[in-house]
Amino acid sequence: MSDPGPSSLQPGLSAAAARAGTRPAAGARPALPGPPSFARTARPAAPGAAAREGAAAVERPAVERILRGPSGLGTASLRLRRQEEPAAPEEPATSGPPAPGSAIPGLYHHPVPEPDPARVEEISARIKRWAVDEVQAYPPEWEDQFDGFSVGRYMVACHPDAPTVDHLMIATRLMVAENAVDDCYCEDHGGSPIGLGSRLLLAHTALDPLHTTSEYEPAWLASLQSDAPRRAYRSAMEYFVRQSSASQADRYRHDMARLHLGYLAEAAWAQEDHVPEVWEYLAMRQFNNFRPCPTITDTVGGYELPADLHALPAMQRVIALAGNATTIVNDLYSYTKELNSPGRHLNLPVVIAEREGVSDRDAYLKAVEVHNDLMHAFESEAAALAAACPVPTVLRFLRGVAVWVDGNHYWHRTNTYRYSLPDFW
Ligand SMILES: CC(C)=CCC/C(C)=C(\C)COP(=O)(O)OP(=O)(O)O
Ligand SMILES: [Mg+2]
Repeated sequence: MSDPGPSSLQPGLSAAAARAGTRPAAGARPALPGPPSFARTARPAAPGAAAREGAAAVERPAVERILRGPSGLGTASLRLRRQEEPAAPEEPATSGPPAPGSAIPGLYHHPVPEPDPARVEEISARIKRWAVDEVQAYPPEWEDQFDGFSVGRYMVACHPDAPTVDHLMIATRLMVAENAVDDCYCEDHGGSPIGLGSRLLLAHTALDPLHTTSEYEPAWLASLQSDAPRRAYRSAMEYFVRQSSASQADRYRHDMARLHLGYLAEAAWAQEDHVPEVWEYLAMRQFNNFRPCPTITDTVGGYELPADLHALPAMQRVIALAGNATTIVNDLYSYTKELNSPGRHLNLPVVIAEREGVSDRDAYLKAVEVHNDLMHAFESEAAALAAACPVPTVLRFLRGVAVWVDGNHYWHRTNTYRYSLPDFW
């Protein structure tokens, strides 16, 4: 069957591209009133600005340059690749477990430059002050685990285009808060599937506020200070909305609602000790997913992907594929950690082994292939979207998501405090 081409795959794309700036000012996006913000560097200030931005975007040399990304030593991971030029997967090691800090043999990925050590140091110090002094995110006995998580290195690797440390702190606080909820409500720091729905819903109101009567509001406000996950969500969100537009904040709330839905499906299966079919597991993991992290790449980068371009089906597919690849990376790197945790912890290799009746090794290797297929699909769909809709914010956003995917792999690979690989090679 012949390739129908990107535009026929993406209904509404050319109209949206036109709205984003390839038409004269009358059809361009109006400037929306936003919350007080600092350094939203690339947000169009006026309708005419969007039109000018779009006109520049259709110049082919600019499109080629953005798709190609920067050149020079250490910049390979910032490029948006096309499917016809994939990076070669690593050859499997001859035998024995890979050395600590190695990539999973055969895993399709792109190396990143070492994150800027000065930024890592500053973020690490600032995030600890926030966690300890502002939100009391963890008790003193968890300090080693907090340090071992290396969230500063994680976020600097994932957001190399953040204009300032303040922008990076937006992502770093949210990452700590998201993990506090996962650890304390769902997993091994006091979490349980029992009663999870109620805990998640009440915590979600720290992101998506309750609008109620004056009689009931004080009790709700007090609840937001009543445990570490809610204090962390509340504070991280306050910082985020100061820097994001209203639609970026709404995007984030929607992604977090998706995440909480995924946690609930995982918990329901855990309560019944049920192993879903592989496709069902993948559906749950599309929601219990890193998605809320790459989708703030524009806020952290100091610009905005307009809401109608974010909503395009083609963009939604690219985001979902990227989120799924990053999350299966977690399943693969955290496999031995989860095997050694109490009870049965579902991840893709475990579900494949159980449902398809294959050995643990074959299931793991099949999960690597699933990951690789997701990565290839992400990259080819992103390249098709970039070619069909060459608006600067779209191209920068797609590149930001791709760089987040690569930074996430880097962090999992190098986080030998948390993760180690099985002996399957
Ligand atoms: C940061 C964020 C939005 C996380 C949400 C989902 C999540 C916790 C993951 C995708 C990580 O998976 P998992 O719970 O298996 O984490 P570890 O393997 O324990 O690191
Ligand atoms: Mg895991």
